[in-house]
Amino acid sequence: MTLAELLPSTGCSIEPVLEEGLWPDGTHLAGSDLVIGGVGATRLAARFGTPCQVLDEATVRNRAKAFLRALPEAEVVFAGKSLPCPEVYRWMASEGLSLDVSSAGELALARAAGFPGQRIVMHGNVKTGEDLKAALQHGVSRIVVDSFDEIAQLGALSRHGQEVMIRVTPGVDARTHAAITTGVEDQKFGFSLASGAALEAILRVVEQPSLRLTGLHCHIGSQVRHVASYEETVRRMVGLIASCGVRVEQLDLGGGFCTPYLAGESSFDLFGFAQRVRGTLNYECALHRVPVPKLLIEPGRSIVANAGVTLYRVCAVKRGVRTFVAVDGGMSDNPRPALYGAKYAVRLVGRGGARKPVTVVGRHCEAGDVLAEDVPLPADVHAGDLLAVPVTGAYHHALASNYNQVGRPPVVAVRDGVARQVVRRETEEDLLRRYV
Ligand SMILES: Cc1ncc(COP(=O)(O)O)c(C=O)c1O
Ligand SMILES: N[C@@H](CCCC[NH3+])C(=O)O
Repeated sequence: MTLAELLPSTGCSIEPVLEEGLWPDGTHLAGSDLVIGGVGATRLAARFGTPCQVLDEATVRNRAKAFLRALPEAEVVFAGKSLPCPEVYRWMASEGLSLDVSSAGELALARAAGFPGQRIVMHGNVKTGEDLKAALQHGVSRIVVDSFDEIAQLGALSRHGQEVMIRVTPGVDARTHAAITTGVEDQKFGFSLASGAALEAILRVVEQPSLRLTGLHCHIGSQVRHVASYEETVRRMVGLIASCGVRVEQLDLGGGFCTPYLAGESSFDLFGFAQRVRGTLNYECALHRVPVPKLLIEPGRSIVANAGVTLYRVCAVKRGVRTFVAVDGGMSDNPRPALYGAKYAVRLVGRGGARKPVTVVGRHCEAGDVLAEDVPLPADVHAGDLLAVPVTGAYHHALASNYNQVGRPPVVAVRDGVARQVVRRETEEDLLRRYV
C-alpha cells in the first residue's frame, strides 16, 4: 500500500517529521522551510535557481567513515561513477578512500581532484585504447580486465608489470533490478566462473610478462539487499582462488549496498555485512588453505545517495482524472524512474495543508517523463511552489542528459550553513559550443 492510499481522502496536515533515513544527516524543518547542511532550501533555490541538486558534504563524509569503521582491514574504493565530481573525489581522498573510474573521462576528473594514482582502480567491460593509455600514463594502480581482447591489448601497451585484477562473474543472482544485476551468467560483464573463462583469464594474465596479477574482482549488482548474496560470492571466489594455483593478494567484492529511497524501506546492514563477509572469507580461506587476501569493496550509491536532495519549481498543475504537477526538470536530471521504475518521495517546501495524491512530471517531450507517481502533496499545490526530492545524490548528476537541450542542473554542496557550487549549471553557451 502506498503512503497516498493510507491518507484519508480529505488529506491531513503536512507531516512535521521528515522520513527517517531519506534525508541528509541533520536535515530539519525550520518553520515550513527545509534546512539542509544548515542552509534553507528556499534560499538555495533563490540563489542557485532550480532544478538544483543539493549535496550535503557531512553526510557524504559520514557514510565514507562508516565504511572505514565497519571494515578497517579493507580498502574502501568509492565508485566514482555514482557521483563524478572532482570536489567529491577530494572529500573521498581526504577521508582515506580509494577511487574507481570507468573511463579516461572519469580519470580526468580524478586527476583534476589530485587523486593519487596508487589509490585508483579502473573498471569497464569496454576500455578503449585511450582509456588504457590514460590509465597507464597516470599510474592507475590496478586495471580490472574484463575480456580476453583487453588482456592482449593491455599486455601489448604496458611496459612495467602493470597490476591487474580480473573481473569474474561468480554466477550469484543478487535479486535486484535486471538492468543492474551483474553477477549472473549471460550478461556482458566479466569472465564466467562456471564456464572456466575466469580460470583461463588468470592463466592468460600470468603469461603476459608486462602484467602482474594482483587480484580478483566481482560486482554482483546494485541495490543489493541480502548479505547472503555477498557471502555466497565470497565462497565462490575463494574456491576459484584455491583452484587456480596462483597467489591472489586482493579480493574485490565490488559495491551494490542498497539504499532506501522511500519511507519504511530498510537500510543495508553494513556492520552485519562486515562481520559475515569477514567470517566467511576467513573460514573459506582456512578451509582451502589459501592466504586471506586483502579485501576491497566499492560502494557508490550507499555513500552519496541520501546526501542529495533535488529542488524543483512547480511550473504548471493540471487537474483531471489525476493531478499532474509539472516541474522545471525531469528525466534529463533523473532518468531513474524511466530506466528502473525507481520511486521517490516528494515534499513541498514552504507550506503545509491537507494533502492529495498527485503525479509529479517533468518538462520533457515524453509521456514517460514521470518523476513520482501517487505522492501526497498539499491539495492546493500551484505554480511557483518549491518541491524537494530526497535520495538524489547517486546516479543523478552522473546520468543527467541534455534532452530537449535543457542544461544540466548544478550540484550545490552545503556544509555548516555555507553553500557553494561544485558543478555549475550548464548554460545555453555550453550547449551551443558543441555544434558546428
Ligand atoms: C564495478 C562496480 N563497482 C562498484 C559499483 C557501485 O555500485 P553501487 O553504487 O551500487 O554501490 C558499480 C556499479 O554498480 C560497479 O559497476
Ligand atoms: N545507474 C544505476 C546504477 C548503475 C550501477 C553502476 N554499475 C542506478 O541509478 O541505479
